[in-house]
Amino acid sequence: MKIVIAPDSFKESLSAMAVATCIENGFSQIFPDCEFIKIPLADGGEGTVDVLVDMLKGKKQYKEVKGPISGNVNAVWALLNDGQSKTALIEIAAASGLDLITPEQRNPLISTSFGTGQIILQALDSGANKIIIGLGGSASNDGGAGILQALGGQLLNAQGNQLTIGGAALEGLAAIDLSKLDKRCADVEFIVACDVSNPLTGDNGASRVFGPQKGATPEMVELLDSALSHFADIAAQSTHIKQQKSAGFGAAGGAPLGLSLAFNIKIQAGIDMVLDILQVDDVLQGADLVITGEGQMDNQTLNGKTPYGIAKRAQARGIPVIAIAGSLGTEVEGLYENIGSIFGTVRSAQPLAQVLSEAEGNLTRTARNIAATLLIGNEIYLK
Ligand SMILES: Nc1ncnc2c1ncn2[C@@H]1O[C@H](COP(=O)(O)OP(=O)(O)O)[C@@H](O)[C@H]1O
Ligand SMILES: O=C(O)[C@H](O)COP(=O)(O)O
Repeated sequence: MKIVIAPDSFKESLSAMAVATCIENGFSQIFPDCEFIKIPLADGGEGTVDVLVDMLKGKKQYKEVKGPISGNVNAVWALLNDGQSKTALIEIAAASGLDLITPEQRNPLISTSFGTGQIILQALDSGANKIIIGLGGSASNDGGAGILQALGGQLLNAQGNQLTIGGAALEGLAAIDLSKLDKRCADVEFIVACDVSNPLTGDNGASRVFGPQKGATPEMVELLDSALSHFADIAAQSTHIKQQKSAGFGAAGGAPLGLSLAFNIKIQAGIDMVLDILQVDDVLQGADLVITGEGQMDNQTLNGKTPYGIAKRAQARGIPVIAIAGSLGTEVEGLYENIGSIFGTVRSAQPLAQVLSEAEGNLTRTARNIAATLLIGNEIYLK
C-alpha cells in the first residue's frame, strides 16, 4: 500500500514536516509495511519558503527588517539558482506574519507589511529579476500599503504628507505618487502566490473574513473594509483598474493591491504553484491513499488552502483523501465533497496553549486510530 502524506503546517504548533512525521509514526504502528511518502506542503502562507527551497536549489537569506507592529524581525527569504533568471522566493509571513507577534499585540489598524517591502528591496539589491511572493499568514490588513511605501511609493493625505503605517490610516488617503518608486520594479517578473481566492473587500473580503483572527473587533472590521475600499478607489484613478472583486486580492490583508501598483503582477493560487513545483502529480501516481491536514480546518479551507488543493489533485486521479486537522472549525462539512473523512485531534476541552503543547501526541494518536479503523473496516468487510 502506498500512502502519500501531504499536509500543511499546523500554525502555532508544528511545521509541515513535523505534521507529516507524526502521521507516519501513527500509521506505521498499524501498517508497518506500508510505503509512506511524505511531502510537506504550503499554500503561500507561512512555511512556503521552507517547503520549496531545497526542490528549487535555493539558498536561504536573512534580513533584519521592520516587524508587523514594532521592533525588528530577522526574516528569511531565498535566492534560487534557476539558470538565466535570478529568482527570489519571499513569503509575507516571514516579515509581517501573525506568528511574529503575541495575541495581545494583534492590531490590524496599525500592523504593517512594510518589512516585506524591505525584503523585496534586498532581493532587488541581490540582482533578482524574478520575484515569487507567497501571501498568507499575515498580521497586516493594509492592502500592501507598507510594501509600497518601503519601495518608495508615496501614499499622501490631503495635506500632501505620507500616511502613517497600518490599515486604518488608508481612510485618509488622498493621492498616490509613484514618481519615487524604485525604478527596478518596472523590470521584474512578479508572481504572487495567494493562499486564498477571496476578493479585496465585501462580505468575503480580507477584513471581514481574516480581520478577526488578526485582532479586529466588529467595528475595526468595518473600518478596515471601508479603508481598503477607499485605497482601491484611489488606486483605480492611477491604474484605471478596479481590483476590489479580483480573486486573490483578499490574501494577506489585501497585499496584492499595493503590489499591483509597484509591479506588473501575475496572481496564482499558492497551493497549485507549490504542488506543481514539487511535482506532486507524479508522486500521486499509484498512490492508494492521500492524508492531508492543517492546524484548523473550517470554511476558510475551501477558499484555496492546502488540504483543498491537494484533495482536488487526488480526486482527479480517483485517490481517496483523509484529512487530520489540529482542530475543526465552522462548516467543515462543506469539504466532504472533496475529502472523504475529516478528523480533529484535540483530546478534551482545554485552553489553546495546552492543546498546542500536546500537538505531537494528539496527532500521532489520531493517525494511529484512523489506521486502526481502516484495518478493522477491512476485517469486517472480508468476513
Ligand atoms: N495542534 C493543534 N491542535 C489544535 N488546534 C491547532 C493546532 N495547531 C494549530 N491549531 C489551531 O489552528 C489555527 C489555524 O491554523 P492553520 O490552519 O494551520 O493556519 P491558517 O490560518 O494558515 O489556515 C491556529 O491558530 C490554532 O488555533
Ligand atoms: O494573511 C491572510 O490574511 C490570509 O491570506 C489568510 O490568512 P491565513 O492563512 O493566516 O488564514
